[in-house]
Amino acid sequence: MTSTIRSAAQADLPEDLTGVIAPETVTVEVGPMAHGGHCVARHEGRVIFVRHAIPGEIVVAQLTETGDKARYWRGDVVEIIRASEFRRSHQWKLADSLRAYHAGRQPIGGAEYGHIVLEHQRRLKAHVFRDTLSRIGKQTVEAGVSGLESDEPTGLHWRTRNAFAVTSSGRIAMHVHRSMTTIPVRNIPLAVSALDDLHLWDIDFTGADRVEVATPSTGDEALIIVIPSKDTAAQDARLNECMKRWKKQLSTYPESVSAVVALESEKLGGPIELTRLRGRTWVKEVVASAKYGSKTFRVSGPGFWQVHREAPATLVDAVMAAASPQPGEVLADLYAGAGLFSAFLADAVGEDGCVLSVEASVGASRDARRNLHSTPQAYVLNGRTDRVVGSWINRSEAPLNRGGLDGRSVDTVVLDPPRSGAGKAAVQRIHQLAPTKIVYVSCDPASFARDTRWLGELGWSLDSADVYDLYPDTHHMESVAVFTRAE
Ligand SMILES: C[S@@+](CC[C@H](N)C(=O)[O-])C[C@H]1O[C@@H](n2cnc3c(N)ncnc32)[C@H](O)[C@@H]1O
Repeated sequence: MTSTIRSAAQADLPEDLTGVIAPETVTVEVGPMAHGGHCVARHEGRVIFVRHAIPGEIVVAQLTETGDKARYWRGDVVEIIRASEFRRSHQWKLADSLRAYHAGRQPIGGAEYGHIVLEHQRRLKAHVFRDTLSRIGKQTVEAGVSGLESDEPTGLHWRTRNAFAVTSSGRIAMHVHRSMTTIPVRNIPLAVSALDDLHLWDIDFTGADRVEVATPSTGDEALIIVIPSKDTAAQDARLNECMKRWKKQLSTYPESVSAVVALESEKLGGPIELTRLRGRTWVKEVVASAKYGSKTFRVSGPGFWQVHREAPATLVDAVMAAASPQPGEVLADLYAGAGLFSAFLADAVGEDGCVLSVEASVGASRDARRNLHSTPQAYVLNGRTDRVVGSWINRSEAPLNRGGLDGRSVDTVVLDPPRSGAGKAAVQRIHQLAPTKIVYVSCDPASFARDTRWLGELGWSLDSADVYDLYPDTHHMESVAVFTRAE
């Protein structure tokens, strides 16, 4: 493994780079891809996490985080000495480390695989998934990664949900990786084209902390969600003045574009107050599964929805195949959001069965009640998973609307927690519920591996895990795994 250290000047970087970023570079041969989107390299016995590289390459990396006491250093590739055969020109100029550093700035985060051909991105994701699961989860699985045909070959134009920081001059921006530095953006190649059509970079969002945009896969509407900064939110007069300005600027959009101001509650699941600037406070999403039919969902404000335009149907198909729900069964859909999986599961269990749809967010639970209105066998329970499941265990004979199970037992648990995973308390509760099968949907291999280890310690074995590339050009991935109780 090669490894030398030199200054920015030696690396032929522009003069003005000195002082903007740490002046030192290292030349290293990079090793395997790790969870988080960086390759692991070593320099004089120290581990350096190098972003924008491909395993096997020799690169010059600009050090971005160093320190004698730091466990790891971090760096971005600024020059390629020996390129991988899987390298291509980066799909997004602002996220391209090579072009960014040569222009005297750092790349924005969020498309750290954009320089790798799609097929190899998937090989790397399969490696990361298997490696993380074996190191943290103590499990060996044969997981490959399947991608969507419509993403070939670029991996662009799939995001229906996008979030932006706001610069001090009010322009939409994205953050540099692990930094508060913001870089204004003008077009977003990962997003569906409806986002660029809005030309949001022309709007002055001064007074806002974040702007989120939902551009549903149907392509015929959009919802702009403006989140005021804490300062703005704390002063009524300032908030009113900002809302007036935002409303005026947004008034030129076609009627199909809605906009709201969202005031966040401090606590998880606390209500988010939505004030309408124009149009509706929600969008319509249509999920069409070739096998399980088509359903329409309402998703309010910043409520969770799978971000890839084809993710909802892909995951519904995967969850239905994994859970294999039968008429009359009782299923728990934990971390259920607006009821995506619950709706399809409810059709399958029929009126003699029951789906318990558990979600912590008040707004998402409200949407789920509307979305599941036509399937009375689906019950929406608003609360934290560990508490709701704990109540089922302690008061199993109580009626469903009083926190019990009406004397029934749960056949299958489906869970789809946020990136942080389910955690020990929820895993223990799910185990105590004693279902015959657990279907675990995850967007983070590390928290999934940790929960897998705990499930393993409680006697559950991992039967299968399928990985889906629903976030091309980024390091993220989605997995659907099935656990059954070991004999
Ligand atoms: C990854 S999303 C999955 C939503 C849904 N399955 C879907 O595919 O649309 C995770 C959901 O869990 C909710 N959530 C977060 N922490 C929770 C908790 N402790 N208990 C229940 N729900 C929680 C979030 O509000 C979010 O809606």
